[in-house]
Amino acid sequence: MTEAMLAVNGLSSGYGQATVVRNLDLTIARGEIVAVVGKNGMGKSTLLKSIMGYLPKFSGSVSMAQNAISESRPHQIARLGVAYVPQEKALFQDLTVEENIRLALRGSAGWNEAKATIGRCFPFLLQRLQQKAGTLSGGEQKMLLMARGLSVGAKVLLIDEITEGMQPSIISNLVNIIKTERDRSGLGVLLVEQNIPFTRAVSDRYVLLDKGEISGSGNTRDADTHEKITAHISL
Ligand SMILES: Nc1ncnc2c1ncn2[C@@H]1O[C@H](COP(=O)(O)OP(=O)(O)OP(=O)(O)O)[C@@H](O)[C@H]1O
Repeated sequence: MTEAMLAVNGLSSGYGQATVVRNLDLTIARGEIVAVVGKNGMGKSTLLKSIMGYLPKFSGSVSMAQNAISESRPHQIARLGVAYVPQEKALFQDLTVEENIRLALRGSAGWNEAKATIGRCFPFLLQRLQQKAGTLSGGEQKMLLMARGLSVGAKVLLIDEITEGMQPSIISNLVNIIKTERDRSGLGVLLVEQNIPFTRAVSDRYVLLDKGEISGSGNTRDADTHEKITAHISL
C-alpha cells in the first residue's frame, strides 16, 4: 500500500472570495481507505468537490497517478480514474437504473463489466435495471450512486457521506462491499463522514478536518486516535 495514487499538496479552495479548505496535504495510496472526518461545515464536501474539479483550486496542487490535475476539468479527472459519489441525490430521476449507470460509463468500462460489478456489490439492482431511479427509496438511491461509482472501474473513489439516512444493516453491508472491492482491485478510497462507527469499520486512516485545516490524523485501529476523534466530533 505504498504507491501514491492521489496526492494533494497545499490545497486551498472555496467559493468566490471565501477560502474554505486551507493549505491541505493528503495522499491516498493504492488500496488505502482514508476517512476525512469533522463536524458540519468544516469543508469536507468542499475538499472532495475541489479534488474532482467542480470547484476551483485557489492554490496548491493535486495529482492523480503522477498526472497534475490542478487545472483539469471533472471529465478529465474522471478519465484518469477518479470517481465521485456525491452527497446530493445526483441521479437522473426519470432515467432507469441502467441508463444512469451507462451514462457514467461513457466508454470507459464496458456495460458487461459494470453489470458484473453491480451483481457482486448490489445484486438487488440487477432486478431493477429498467426501473426509474426516482422510484427507488432514498437508501436504494444511495446504493445506486455507489454502484455507479464502482462501475466505472475507478482507481480512486471519493465518497461523500454515503451513510447519511441509511439503515444500520445496509451500512454494515457497505463496509464489506468497499473493503472487498479494495482487496479485489487495489481501489483507493477517500471518504468524508460523520458516522464514526462506519468510519472506524471501513477505513485504515483518519484525517480530522477543522475549519478547513487538518487538525489531527492517525491509524483507525489506534484506540487513542479513535477516542480523540470521537471526542472532537461529539463536542
Ligand atoms: N455553494 C456554496 N457557496 C458558498 N459557501 C458554501 C457553499 N457550499 C458550502 N459552503 C460553505 O463552505 C463551508 C464548508 O461546507 P462543506 O459543505 O464543505 O462542509 P462539510 O464539512 O462537508 O459539512 P456537511 O457535513 O454539513 O456537509 C461552510 O461554511 C458552508 O457554508
